[in-house]
Amino acid sequence: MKKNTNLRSLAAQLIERVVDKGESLSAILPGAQKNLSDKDGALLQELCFGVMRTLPQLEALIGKLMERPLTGKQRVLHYLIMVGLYQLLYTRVPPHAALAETVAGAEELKRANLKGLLNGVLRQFQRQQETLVAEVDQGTQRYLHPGWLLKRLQTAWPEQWQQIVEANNQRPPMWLRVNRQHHARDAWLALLEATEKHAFAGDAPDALRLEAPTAVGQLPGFEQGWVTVQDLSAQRCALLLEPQDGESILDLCAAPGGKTTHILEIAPQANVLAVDVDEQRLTRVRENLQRLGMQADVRQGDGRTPADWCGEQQFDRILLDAPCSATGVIRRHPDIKWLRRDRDIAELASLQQEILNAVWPRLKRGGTLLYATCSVLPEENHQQISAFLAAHPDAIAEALPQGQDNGWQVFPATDGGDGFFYAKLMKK
Ligand SMILES: C[S@@+](CC[C@H](N)C(=O)[O-])C[C@H]1O[C@@H](n2cnc3c(N)ncnc32)[C@H](O)[C@@H]1O
Repeated sequence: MKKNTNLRSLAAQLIERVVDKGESLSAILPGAQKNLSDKDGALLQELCFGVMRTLPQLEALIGKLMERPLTGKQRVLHYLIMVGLYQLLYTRVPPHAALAETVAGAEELKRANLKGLLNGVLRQFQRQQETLVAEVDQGTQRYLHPGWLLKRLQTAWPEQWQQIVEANNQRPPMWLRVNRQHHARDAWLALLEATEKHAFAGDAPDALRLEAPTAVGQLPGFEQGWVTVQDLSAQRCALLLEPQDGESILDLCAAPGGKTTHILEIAPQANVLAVDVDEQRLTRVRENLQRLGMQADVRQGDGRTPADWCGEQQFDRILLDAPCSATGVIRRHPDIKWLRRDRDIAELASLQQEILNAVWPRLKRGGTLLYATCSVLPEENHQQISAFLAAHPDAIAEALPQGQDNGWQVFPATDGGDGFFYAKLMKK
């Protein structure tokens, strides 16, 4: 590890890249963690994720503490102040250490001249913390969501939006999927409990929620493919698809392959074609298949042009895990709130529609297409499927356990799964 790495300045730089340059935190964080110890890597993650989660509150606090925000080349210091405030408000880092490390971050960022300013702002916050927090928590920033998204949630879900927002602001639970080809869920749970870790069975046959998030290396048999990290709601996709041995199955938009491997755990003799537009992400599909000792045909391709990657082939079942706004997984990727824009929703809905229309002819008669998104917005879900059914008289939506009309909308829940939508379409 590089000596004297200042984690606060590192966090501020990453946050600036997300908020001002539109880069994804999940894409840039691993590179920054590479040269850090596990402990420092975890703290860096906590600081970045924490600031992403609470950004509007921190922004409003800075607005009260400073006359003018730092801009231009000094902008990174604005994010360093956020990192300082976040530690004081939400972490167990002792305040004197939080302050000293944050102020030292200014030096690391070659802005030693601003150390006094940083120190002053953070100390003023300490003195007035209670009053300032009470003041900023009066406004809509207390929901910690961008205005456009809050409005969409309130309009779409007048009864449930608060519950959705609250779940989005939590730290996500870690869900596992036990590989039924190796162990029954209870048998693997016994192996886990022998290591003094605990987990709870979820509302899907192979699902376990860990009491506390754990490094995968500490999970019994992870390297041998006995268990996979996958959210409860994501696990329902392959279950609802009901793949059977011997069938030809298209897993479209497959990367990184969480559902490809689940399909093969349920139906090891199925012939699976996994397709994704992103070649780099397909590497992850191949790695996952290898870890689990499974075979699938993995191809790069655009869902809108199936002839390019499967000729005239038709399938018994298709899983379309469509690209979406990811508004159901905000607790796992809080940067989504600052990366997405209102106008993206219509663009995503039209991409989903194009893929659905293009791939439907590739489903055999009597076949099943499971459409899924990790979105909570009706434009990508119920409305998308209603329009599809209206335009395709040969499609019928099967009733799902807790679904209404044409699909099943799940909201993120604190100890439950992520926000997801499923529609199960049969071809007459
Ligand atoms: C929700 S993620 C898929 C997650 C995956 N099914 C899993 O369970 O691990 C959506 C995927 O859609 C892919 N994608 C986006 N546009 C696409 C397109 N036009 N054709 C095919 N794949 C696309 C993205 O690269 C991304 O990997």
